[in-house]
Amino acid sequence: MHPHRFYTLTASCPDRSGIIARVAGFIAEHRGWILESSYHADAAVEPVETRAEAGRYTMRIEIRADSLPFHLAEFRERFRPIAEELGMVWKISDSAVKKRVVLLVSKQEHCLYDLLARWQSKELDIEIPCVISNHDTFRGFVEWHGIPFHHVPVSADNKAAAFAEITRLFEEVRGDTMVLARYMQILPPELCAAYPGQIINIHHSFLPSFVGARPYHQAYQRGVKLIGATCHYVTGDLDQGPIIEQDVIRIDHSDSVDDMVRYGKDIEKAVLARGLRYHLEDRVLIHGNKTIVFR
Ligand SMILES: Nc1nc2c(c(=O)[nH]1)N[C@@H](CN(C=O)c1ccc(C(=O)N[C@@H](CCC(=O)O)C(=O)O)cc1)CN2
Repeated sequence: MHPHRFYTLTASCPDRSGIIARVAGFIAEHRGWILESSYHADAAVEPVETRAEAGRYTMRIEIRADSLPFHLAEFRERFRPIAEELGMVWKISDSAVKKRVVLLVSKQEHCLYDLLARWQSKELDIEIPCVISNHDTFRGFVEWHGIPFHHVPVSADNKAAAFAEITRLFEEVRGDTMVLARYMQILPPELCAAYPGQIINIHHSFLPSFVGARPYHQAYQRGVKLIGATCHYVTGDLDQGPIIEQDVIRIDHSDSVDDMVRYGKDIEKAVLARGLRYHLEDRVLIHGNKTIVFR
């Protein structure tokens, strides 16, 4: 992370020659100072004449804010014609504006505790406007951190009302990102559709293996030699959303399910923290059901 305040431009467009020249030329024309830039072209697609046939070209550029003669709003106005010319889907964010991250948790403490510790130490430079849980277990711990805690019980006959309340709370606190920190309720499709690319889950398996509930029990029954964790965006298809980050750890025949759960917690915490940071730094671009992560 740079000491300077910077803007992050992320964009994707139909691939063609001259994209970088056009974008970097615009920045240079205004004496902008590029701190970091990353680019990715879809698998080699023959040069084509029409946009419809082209692969996607993806970029991420960090620009030192004080090197430009205008602020973000004017950057957007001046850049828009270039983006339209290139058929870009794009956004630009300001490193000085902290993301507002709402945490959701059920009964497992480890990911919640880990994220709160990283927040409290300022390793994660974010706002946590509230924590929401379907259990009251962690109220004291969360409120000790000076963070509002909302207990929203979920049962088979109140799901619609419960998730309407979660949506209301997320809007009320102007949330940017929702993190399911071992939150063990399946979000309704309409909630997932309302916030594409804004809800992150940590699944306690190396997806696509062992989707759904109790993946360590599934892994034990299968006799795997590696277990893992997957940080992914949440969609209406359970544990099928675009993968952001993964990791694995070796196990063997002598390990019980409890051993797997214990080893797995360390992996889950690390994978969620890395995946969340990539997301917060606008390093993750979703492309279909996959991601490009400019690490
Ligand atoms: N719409 C989505 N919701 C959630 C996703 C997702 O990908 N899409 N990921 C899960 C997390 N998860 C595993 O990581 C998971 C959580 C819960 C269940 C489940 O079967 N839950 C039961 C209730 C269990 C209980 O009450 O303890 C249920 O919701 O009926 C499976 C997988 C988070 N949500």
